[in-house]
Amino acid sequence: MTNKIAFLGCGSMNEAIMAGLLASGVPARDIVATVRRASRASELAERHGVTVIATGEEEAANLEAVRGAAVVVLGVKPVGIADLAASLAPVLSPSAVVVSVAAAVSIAQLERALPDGQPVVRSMPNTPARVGRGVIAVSGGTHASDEDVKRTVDLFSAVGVVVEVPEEQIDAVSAVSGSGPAYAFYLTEAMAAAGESLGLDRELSLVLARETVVGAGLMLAEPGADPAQLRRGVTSPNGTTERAIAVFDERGLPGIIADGAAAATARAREITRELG
Ligand SMILES: NC(=O)C1=CN([C@@H]2O[C@H](COP(=O)(O)OP(=O)(O)OC[C@H]3O[C@@H](n4cnc5c(N)ncnc54)[C@H](O)[C@@H]3O)[C@@H](O)[C@H]2O)C=CC1
Ligand SMILES: O=C(O)[C@@H]1CCC=N1
Repeated sequence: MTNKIAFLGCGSMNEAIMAGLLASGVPARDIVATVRRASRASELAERHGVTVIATGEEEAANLEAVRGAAVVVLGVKPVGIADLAASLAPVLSPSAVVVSVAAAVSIAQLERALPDGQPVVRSMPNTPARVGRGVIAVSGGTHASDEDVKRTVDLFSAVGVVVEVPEEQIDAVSAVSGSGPAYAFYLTEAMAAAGESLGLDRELSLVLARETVVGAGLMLAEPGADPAQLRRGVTSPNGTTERAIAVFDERGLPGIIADGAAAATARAREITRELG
């Protein structure tokens, strides 16, 4: 069995996974990636030392990348992913596992586009995969054997924590961990802006906010970490943090976050319907 992994579409998400795999020791010679633009191809090849082929508007480059690959990771936007999958039929090995990282694209939609019997694994990763701290949910398709799912889990384990979930849960996973890094960055931006509004200069506020979120994240990474307990460790009775949290609660911040996550899930369902 070949070890070749083809990343079709290497933007934010697939680049993060690819970088995480390389950092974990997967040899660059086992990886080939494709992107639309030649400038992006050279940038990626230079940064990661892997083969990157620019497709332009032609799918021939994708066929070249997929030939002989054991795993094909589809990392393009949901619109167009089925056409891309369908175009691979002439070269796709029947045993190759097609892994999709796309939000909202169902296993059924992928299987319809691919040759009959092709093993498919639908996944929902997140960009901290780049630093080996991703969390990746996977669901096996109709023709994915336990071995195919295991191969995907083993691959993704090199870039983070892998959980297996039923496909019906993937949209919710996407709303929590797929989009989640953006929520954490958004909170960081808001903390920095709060510092500015309290009179700190912009650069200092950004350093304070960024390093605080990084530090808090590292504490959460400790074994057995419980966010509620860690929060209580900062919150002195009748102290300053307690006042801040009281305002967040009064204004309904947890509900706002739940509403945002629900909107993300609803959007995923809408995209699935739009894709047909
Ligand atoms: N960005 C994120 O944090 C996450 C993204 N995803 C999913 O990952 C997928 C990609 O998202 P991003 O990386 O954010 O998008 P992106 O726009 O950064 O990357 C897409 C890449 O695909 C390339 N591309 C488009 N059509 C192509 C084709 N036919 N052949 C070869 N390359 C092609 C583009 O040139 C681009 O480099 C989406 O389906 C998204 O739902 C999933 C979880 C998290
Ligand atoms: O925003 C999106 O649609 C993708 C899926 C999860 C994160 N990024």
